[in-house]
Amino acid sequence: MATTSHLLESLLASLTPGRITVLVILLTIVSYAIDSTKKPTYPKSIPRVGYYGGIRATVRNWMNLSNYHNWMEEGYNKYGKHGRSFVTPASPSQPDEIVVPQEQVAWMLEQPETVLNTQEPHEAILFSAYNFFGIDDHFPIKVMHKHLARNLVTLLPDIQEEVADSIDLAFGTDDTENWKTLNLWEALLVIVPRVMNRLAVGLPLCRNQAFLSSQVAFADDVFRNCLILTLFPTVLHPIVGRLVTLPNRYHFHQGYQLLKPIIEQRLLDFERFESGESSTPPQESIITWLIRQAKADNLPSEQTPYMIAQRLLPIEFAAIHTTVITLHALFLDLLASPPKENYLEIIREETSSVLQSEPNGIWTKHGLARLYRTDSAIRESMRLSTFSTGLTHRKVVAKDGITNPFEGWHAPYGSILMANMSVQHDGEIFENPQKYDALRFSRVREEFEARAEAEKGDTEEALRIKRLGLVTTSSEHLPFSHGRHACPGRFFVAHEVKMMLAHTLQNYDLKPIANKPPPTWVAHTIIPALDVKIEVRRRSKD
Ligand code: HEM
Repeated sequence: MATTSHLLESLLASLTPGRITVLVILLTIVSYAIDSTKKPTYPKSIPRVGYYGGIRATVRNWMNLSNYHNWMEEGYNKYGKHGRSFVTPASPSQPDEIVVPQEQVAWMLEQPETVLNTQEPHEAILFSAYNFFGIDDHFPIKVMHKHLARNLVTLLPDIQEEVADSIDLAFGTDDTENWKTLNLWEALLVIVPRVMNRLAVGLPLCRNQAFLSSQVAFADDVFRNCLILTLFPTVLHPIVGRLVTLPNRYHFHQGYQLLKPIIEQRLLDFERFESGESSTPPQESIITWLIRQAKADNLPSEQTPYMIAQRLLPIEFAAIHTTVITLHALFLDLLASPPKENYLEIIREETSSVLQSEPNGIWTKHGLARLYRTDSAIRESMRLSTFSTGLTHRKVVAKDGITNPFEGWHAPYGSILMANMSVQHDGEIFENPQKYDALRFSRVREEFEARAEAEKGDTEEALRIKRLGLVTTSSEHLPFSHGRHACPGRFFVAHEVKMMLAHTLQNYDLKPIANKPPPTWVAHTIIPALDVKIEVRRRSKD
């Protein structure tokens, strides 16, 4: 006994801070080495960008975190453009990615989920096991695909009201004389979460600042944790993952206190309506759709306030920052365009003339669909200023892997395949690809629409032109991804962003800016220029 305690004492005494540091570094290296051996091995025949092989390559990749988007462009120009896949490096704990060329995107996205899976890479990228408390997001995703587009039309007046109210709050209404300087990112964080939550939870909670702050803080937690966890080897994830997601739990519970009575009321509304006690159907919102689907699928576990609140988390996460980043880039693209292009005035004119013809000044689906120029301005910004180099990841889950029928290579179980957004910058597809040409897509549509009916025909051209709209995804228009998992929120995004531009431009003047401040790239994703300020002035109604 005395010998054991003696040994322990001398062991503890030998643990100097320097030795502990060396031990931690060694353990980390060994853990990374173990992770690396678990990565799927790709055939040598697939070319690579970035650095490969051993610790030195890993360090060089880390030192080049701001260079990944250039590697993706390089890979696209060298290989993707010529019908070849290439490999791009990932962190030591994650599989490298096979980036397939544009002509193989349809093949990739058509594979059954039992061969190329969507959910697993999403969960791996987002570290859902920790960030979202380990519950899978299959059910809320199904609900969004099934209920959002079909219920959107009836919610348009609500969305319009919330857009107007939140923009007026963020930009101010009192002063029509002086310019007001605003931090664009912060202003959008006032607008977007409110509008999104009008859809998710309805009034009055969508205007409760404490609730909105908890949702935004949760989304920020997820982003930060993803970055941290990517830097740690898998073996440490169970410890680090639990520690770094403590703020997630705190922010979820903060929001839940406010959300719980609303969900309880909605459940009660369902009961009363179904029993005939009330003739008023429950107010439409994402909460309502979650309950409706849970009832249709006979899933009692999905009908508790706690579970419903948890189900909202991945939806809010998918919706808020994606839209804020997209709007941030859109405002900057528009404001930094040469004033002679007159884009703001063109969108102002189009939105006000169409709105005047809408019944009672309320946007309808048909009115919004007629905003060709506004639609084009948004799509063009998403083409040029995409916030990621690749948003369409699929994991090989077939036990025997998958063989690429075009190039012949075989990817084993666990491989990651993805599409390359660099196609959106290809000069052979988009003339002058680095220019923000707000009317790029509407020019062709308007020219086609102006033709006599007989000239339009049912040609391939007619089909191609129909596909130029913002929500029509393709292997050349990938910001919402493509195929059966393409973002179900895009119909809502298209409507809300058009309404936002309409309300802003009809009620505010915006000062042009000299240059568009570039974002910072971290691996495949941007961090927008968060400090950018814009100047706005309320338009006088006289
Ligand atoms: C500009 C804003 C947005 C962008 C750029 C965007 C983009 C995307 C992308 C790239 C995907 C991945 C699809 C894939 O892996 O193939 C996705 C998925 C998804 N998005 Fe969005 N999104 C936006 C806004 C929204 C909004 C507002 C909602 C909800 C109201 C939403 C709900 C979803 C859901 C539920 C999925 C999962 C779909 C699935 O796995 O089947 N998104 N989104």
